[in-house]
Amino acid sequence: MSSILWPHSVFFLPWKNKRFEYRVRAAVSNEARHHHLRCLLPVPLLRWQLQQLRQSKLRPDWSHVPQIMDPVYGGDGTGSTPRLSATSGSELPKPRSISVLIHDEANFTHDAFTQMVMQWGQFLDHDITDTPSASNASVCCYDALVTSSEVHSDVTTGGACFPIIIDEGDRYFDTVSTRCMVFYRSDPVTDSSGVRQQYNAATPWIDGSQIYGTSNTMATSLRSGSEGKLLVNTIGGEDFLPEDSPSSDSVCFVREEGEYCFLAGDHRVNVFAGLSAFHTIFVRYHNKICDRLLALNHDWDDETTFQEARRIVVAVLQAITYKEFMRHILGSTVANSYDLIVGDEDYVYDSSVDPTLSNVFSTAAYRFGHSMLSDSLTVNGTVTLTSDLYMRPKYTLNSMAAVLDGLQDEKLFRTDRWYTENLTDRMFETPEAPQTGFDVAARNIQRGRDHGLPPYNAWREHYGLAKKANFSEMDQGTTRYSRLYESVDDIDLYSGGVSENLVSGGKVGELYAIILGEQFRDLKFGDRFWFENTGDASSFSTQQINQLKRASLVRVLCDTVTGIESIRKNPFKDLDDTSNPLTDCSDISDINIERVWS
Ligand code: HEM
Repeated sequence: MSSILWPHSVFFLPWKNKRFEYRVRAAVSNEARHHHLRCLLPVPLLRWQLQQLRQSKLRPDWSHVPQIMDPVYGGDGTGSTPRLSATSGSELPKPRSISVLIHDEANFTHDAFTQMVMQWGQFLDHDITDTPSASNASVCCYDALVTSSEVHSDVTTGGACFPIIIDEGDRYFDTVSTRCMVFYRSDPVTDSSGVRQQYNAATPWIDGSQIYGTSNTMATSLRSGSEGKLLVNTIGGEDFLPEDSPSSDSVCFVREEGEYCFLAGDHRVNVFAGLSAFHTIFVRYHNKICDRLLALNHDWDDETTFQEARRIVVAVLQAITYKEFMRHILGSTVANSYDLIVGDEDYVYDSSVDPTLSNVFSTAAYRFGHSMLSDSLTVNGTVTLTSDLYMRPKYTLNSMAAVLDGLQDEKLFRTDRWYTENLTDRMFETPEAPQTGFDVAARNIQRGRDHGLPPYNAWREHYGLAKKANFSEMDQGTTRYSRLYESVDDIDLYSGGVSENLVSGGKVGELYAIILGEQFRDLKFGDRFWFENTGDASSFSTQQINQLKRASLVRVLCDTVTGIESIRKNPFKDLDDTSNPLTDCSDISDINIERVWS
């Protein structure tokens, strides 16, 4: 019989048992805080200690995610009240109204690119960002919020509830009971001036935390304890992610015999079939690397093999991100201007660089990826709506190769103001509870107000870009903004940012290109464990670095997906007989572990 897993510790069904909410693990946060204190270890550190430290994912500054511009909150400005008002003092338009009017459905594509770009983007996101929500004690949605325009008492008192109210006559959420979307503010920390800030529960570096977890406890629970390998569940001779404990905070919809929620280093592993598939291939990849290392080094114990395989996998993640993904999202010109492309130049680690993620990066700019998500994937010849691919492990368990094929065959949706309704009406909706899903565009706008992000024009000015003088200067025909906002200076950053025309060869506009470029530069040059860094106790040898630079997503797919014989050379790009032909896996270059790891 079909069932839905609703672990109470994770999902609230706070209002008529209908809506749920992402919850985040306080336990991880506490453990990470603890590790932060423990990082005051005597120096010098041994190589294994360095590895342990990296394993524990210490943040350089746990206190809060830096705000590049000071937050702009309502009320007394300390953040108890989110940003609610326009410059004139009147109420800002409702995020759902902005979503419906500006981020309506239209399917433009980046013809040369595939959904693999979107999927790598989300997989990477879960390595570097995880902003916890505040826990909630009160009911967030009740009818009077909709029928009498009451305001939830939490909204002005710093409480968790900041519900998204939906106008009467909405195109989809059309009953009183569906016109309030539960939204919890991010878990606050207060800075030294008494102002509300937010924090990142993941470590910012590209260090595979979505695969290995953000704490030693988590990492241990994911390990098999033998040969350095990660736990897998072997079904019909194939390895899949292990099952999560029902008491944990991950969630998925289980409807078929044999379907179960996955356990991975990141609790969001189940949200999308393509994402679960990526988690699975990287666990398989780690275990394959263990086999290859052990074949050369018979005396290595579990710990040594695990740490070395993990180092290689993290290096592969970094190499793919900076050799392949970065130029696709920023275009070669912008990517080169921030020194983001992994190439022949020498890498120099800069200890003065703070790699902590900025608030504006995770709360707005890097969410550009939502706009690239398509409305469907073809899985085993069947066009499957994106809304059916949320939270359904069965696609990975039964058809992982087909899901990955779907990601390669489906064109990338263009980053622009248009969103598929699979994202704005039906994200995480279940057949059992229609009209109770997420509108992720509205949530991104509401999240920006929760964090007090200054509006779009203020950011343009901050980065030296010309402010939009009036609504007619907004890109993509978005004079529509004038129907909602009183002034162009009030436009929310998230919305304005995704509505910009794209930089040459990239998937973001000029404002987001700067925010992403700066952040990815800091993630690279502020990482002491960056795979190209030399001269440190934990560094790879030059020969090893040269091998690691040969890593590619296509090689990982060849090594981990059962039955692949030929594959397009660059899975991020469309099939092209001349520039991106189908190629035999045996012709795809590999890291020569055998030559340089013995
Ligand atoms: C199937 C695909 C995806 C789903 C279902 C999804 C869903 C979500 C949801 C529900 C949130 C929380 C919104 C909130 O309440 O604030 C979120 C946050 C976020 N998403 Fe996505 N997303 C997807 C793909 C992507 C992609 C492709 C990217 C970037 C390339 C991305 C970047 C982000 C970022 C940066 C955040 C904020 C994370 C944090 O700070 O915790 N997402 N996403």
